Amino acid sequence: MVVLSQPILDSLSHIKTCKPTSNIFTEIPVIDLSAPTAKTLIVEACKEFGFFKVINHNITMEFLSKLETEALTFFNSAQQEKDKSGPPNPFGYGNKKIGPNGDMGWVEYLLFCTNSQLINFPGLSQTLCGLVNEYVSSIRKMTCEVLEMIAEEIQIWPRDALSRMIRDEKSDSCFRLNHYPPCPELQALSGRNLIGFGEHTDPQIMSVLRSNNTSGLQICLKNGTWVSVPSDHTSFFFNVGDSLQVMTNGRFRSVKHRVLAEGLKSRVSMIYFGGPPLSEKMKPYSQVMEEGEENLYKEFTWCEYKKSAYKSRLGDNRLGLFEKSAAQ
Ligand SMILES: C=C1C[C@]23C[C@@]1(O)CC[C@H]2[C@@]12CC[C@H](O)[C@@](C)(C(=O)O1)[C@H]2[C@@H]3C(=O)O
Ligand SMILES: O=C(O)CCC(=O)C(=O)O
Ligand SMILES: [Fe+2]
Repeated sequence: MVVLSQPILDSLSHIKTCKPTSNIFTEIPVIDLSAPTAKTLIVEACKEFGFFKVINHNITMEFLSKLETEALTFFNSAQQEKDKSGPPNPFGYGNKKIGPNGDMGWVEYLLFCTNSQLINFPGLSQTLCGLVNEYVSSIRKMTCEVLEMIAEEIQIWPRDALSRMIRDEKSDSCFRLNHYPPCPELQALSGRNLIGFGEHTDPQIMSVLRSNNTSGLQICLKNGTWVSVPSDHTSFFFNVGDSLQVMTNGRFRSVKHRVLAEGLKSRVSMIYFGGPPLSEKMKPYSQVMEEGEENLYKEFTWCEYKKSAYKSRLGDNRLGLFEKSAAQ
């Protein structure tokens, strides 16, 4: 039997667990960005899963490894050093506490605001900050390309109708580095999985995730089944956020996802959340609507949505409050 020390027990007691599942997401849509079929496949994936994997993206492994190594240098430093970059407000270094409303996970992270120039925090090396800046610029560019393919395919015009929101210098986007330390003790004891990052949808337009070769990410399919996404450190995983669900009047699915902690390996992930400017109206594009089709949502700005999101718990149905059917 594994005997757990009191400090470990204390640090785990506020974190949720879940039943293990053995379902692997084998049908994951894989998009080769250079293929002529890419835009059609992306749109199909956004409708069916709200999730797809991108290959052939022109971002070198050398660069990705550099950022990962520099992130690990930060996460492996002494707790008191890391705490100099926290607590998150919401930006900065956070440990186990996710957001302002009591959510906890087996994760530590750095959350950055990416409007125009990235803002550095005390305690962060210039090297890490420089790499994050460079990474965000490349990922923003790739995200714009994908959003332009989507616009073409679903015939939203102009072609940059979606991409301009994240290219805008007022775009309210952010970037997150997550580190999930291994947790061998708990797995052996309970046979359940420890939650690294609890289930949620991302509020923005599109999120782009890259991780090392440690699994843990799961998505929820339309039928409510949780499936594990096999890790692939050479590729990017895109997920549709709430804003894009609204802008397509529910045609695209803002996918629920979560991360489970691993027993023996640490997971490092980096996620870019492409969001609109605060003043942007979140409403369906008229071009996607069929004749006579009703807007499923009330009209609201990203600023209103974000304020409401930050009052919610991670797993809440944040868009529910903005559905036409919801009470005033
Ligand atoms: C519990 C929370 C954390 C979060 C803000 C929120 O109140 C609800 C949304 C959460 C989320 C999920 C996706 C991203 O990781 C994130 C940065 C975001 O924009 O919305 C987080 C927020 C956070 O960690 O501050
Ligand atoms: O760390 C991951 O792999 C995903 C985390 C996530 O979903 C988030 O930060 O919103
Ligand atoms: Fe997420």
